[in-house]
Amino acid sequence: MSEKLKVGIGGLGAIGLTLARAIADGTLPDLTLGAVSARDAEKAKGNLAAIGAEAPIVPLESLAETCDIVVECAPASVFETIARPAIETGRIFVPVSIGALLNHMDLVDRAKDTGARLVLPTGALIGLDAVRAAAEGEIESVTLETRKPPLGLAGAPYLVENDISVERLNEAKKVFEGNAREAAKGFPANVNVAAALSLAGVGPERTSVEIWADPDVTRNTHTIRVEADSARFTMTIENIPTEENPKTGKITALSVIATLRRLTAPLTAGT
Ligand SMILES: NC(=O)C1=CN([C@@H]2O[C@H](COP(=O)(O)OP(=O)(O)OC[C@H]3O[C@@H](n4cnc5c(N)ncnc54)[C@H](OP(=O)(O)O)[C@@H]3O)[C@@H](O)[C@H]2O)C=CC1
Ligand SMILES: O=C([O-])CC(=O)C(=O)O
Repeated sequence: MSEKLKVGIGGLGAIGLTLARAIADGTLPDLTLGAVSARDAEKAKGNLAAIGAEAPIVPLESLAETCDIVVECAPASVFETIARPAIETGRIFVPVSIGALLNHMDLVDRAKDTGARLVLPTGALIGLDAVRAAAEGEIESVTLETRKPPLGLAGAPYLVENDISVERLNEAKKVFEGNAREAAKGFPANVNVAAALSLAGVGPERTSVEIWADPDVTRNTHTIRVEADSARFTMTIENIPTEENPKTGKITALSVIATLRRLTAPLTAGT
């Protein structure tokens, strides 16, 4: 049997801790936990013990030293600290703060030289297999409509800068319309899905995004609409929030687990 690949997890919150549990309990039998990072090392120690996992707790920038796969599950503000060493060391890098990746696309060029690979999970979104397939032909338009409970959007830089209130809404309010690059900048903790969609399809400038603060939804709801020369499709996902971080849908960690499984699986389904 070949040796298990070591996974380093940067950020042990809603996504990272679920992934650590899946590795520790044998859900991903070809992988082992190599190292983890968190802001609060004592809390991380307790969390690892609670899920029966053992791994050194190291600074974010050290994950790539010992791990074959580095998974970024931390706030966008520390994205580069995790990403750059992983790319420079030629690792497989799996980011979830994909909005932040849009500001560091030079990493993709570096990966060509170092042999690193950036593998982006579908995360909280849907249908990136179909978008990738359509992008092999001609795509005319890609649109993402995101609806979130108003409190999930409160404090986003775009709302603060433009003095847009999402308090006490009685009906849905469109708070943003623009492209994926502008959306990722204005809503760094909210629309990683827009960035992922753009990288699977026609890029951040050509991907249109609408964000709605909607008091009638309890789930983060994303609809993608694609017009291409091969197909027209519309898909919607309604995400159940995690208990740990209501901004993050439960399916996100499962998407990361599925992404890691396919790295070593003898059979994979989907594009
Ligand atoms: N691609 C997608 O579809 C989605 C992406 N996301 C993105 O994924 C990322 C993680 O989300 P989520 O798991 O919900 O976040 P959480 O807030 O639940 O967890 C973040 C983790 O990062 C750790 N952390 C924070 N700062 C540092 C630091 N300076 N050094 C080391 N660790 C640090 C925290 O440590 P501590 O516990 O000690 O505070 C915590 O463990 C976010 O950027 C989010 O926007 C979320 C949903 C969907
Ligand atoms: O896009 C994001 O960053 C998070 C999100 O909307 C979700 O989990 O549904």
